[in-house]
Amino acid sequence: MSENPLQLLFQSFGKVSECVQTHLSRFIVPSSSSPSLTKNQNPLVSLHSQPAADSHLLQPEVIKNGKSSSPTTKEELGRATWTFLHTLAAQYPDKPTRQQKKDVKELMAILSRMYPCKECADHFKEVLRANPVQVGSHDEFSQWLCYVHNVVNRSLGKLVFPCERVDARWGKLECEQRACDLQGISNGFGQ
Ligand SMILES: Cc1cc2nc3c(=O)[nH]c(=O)nc-3n(C[C@H](O)[C@H](O)[C@H](O)COP(=O)(O)OP(=O)(O)OC[C@H]3O[C@@H](n4cnc5c(N)ncnc54)[C@H](O)[C@@H]3O)c2cc1C
Repeated sequence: MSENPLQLLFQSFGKVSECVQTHLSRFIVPSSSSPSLTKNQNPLVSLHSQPAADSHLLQPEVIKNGKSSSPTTKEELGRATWTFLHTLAAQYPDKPTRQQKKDVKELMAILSRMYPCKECADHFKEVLRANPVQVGSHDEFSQWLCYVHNVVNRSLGKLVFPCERVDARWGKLECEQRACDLQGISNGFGQ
């Protein structure tokens, strides 16, 4: 008896799909060091596969069900951002140029618009409105930053930080052989 044409079509589609999967699987290597993956679960892309020709490229995170396996939390983002800002303040010069003052003001304004947590950005906008950024010197900026960080701390029910200890808590970026200096100049701000 002759076969149903639809059945033939499905069979062909099945073969093509199998073929594509086989070819794709050559490019997708299961991660040996990924404890959350069982034998039969192949990640879409492996982070830890053996070095390939393009191993100098940054490999993407392991993706499961189309989602990143480790989303960033609001707290992690906050800690990383405060670290960035307090380190920036630690390196801010005693006598900033006009451009440096302008840059810091703009950075804060941009942060209040583009910070990836909208609730935080909106709150920070209000904090900035009530406490305009002070950029006249290293001391001014680092004390201002400490103060506004404490405003955020208070709003979250956290302890406030003693701002007289801010220079002890936050130092300049440690960098061997002054490799982090801008244009080889000592304070990291091009001065
Ligand atoms: C601009 C901005 C706005 C934010 N707004 C919100 C918000 O509206 N809602 C929300 O849920 N989260 C917000 N966050 C995140 C929040 O501030 C914290 O980062 C997060 O809750 C993690 O807190 P943490 O206790 O680990 O310490 P963090 O507050 O992240 O502080 C990191 C470290 O900085 C030191 N530190 C603490 N206070 C000061 C200070 N005043 N001066 C100097 N150093 C200090 C401490 O050693 C502390 O361990 C915001 C973050 C930023 C950068």
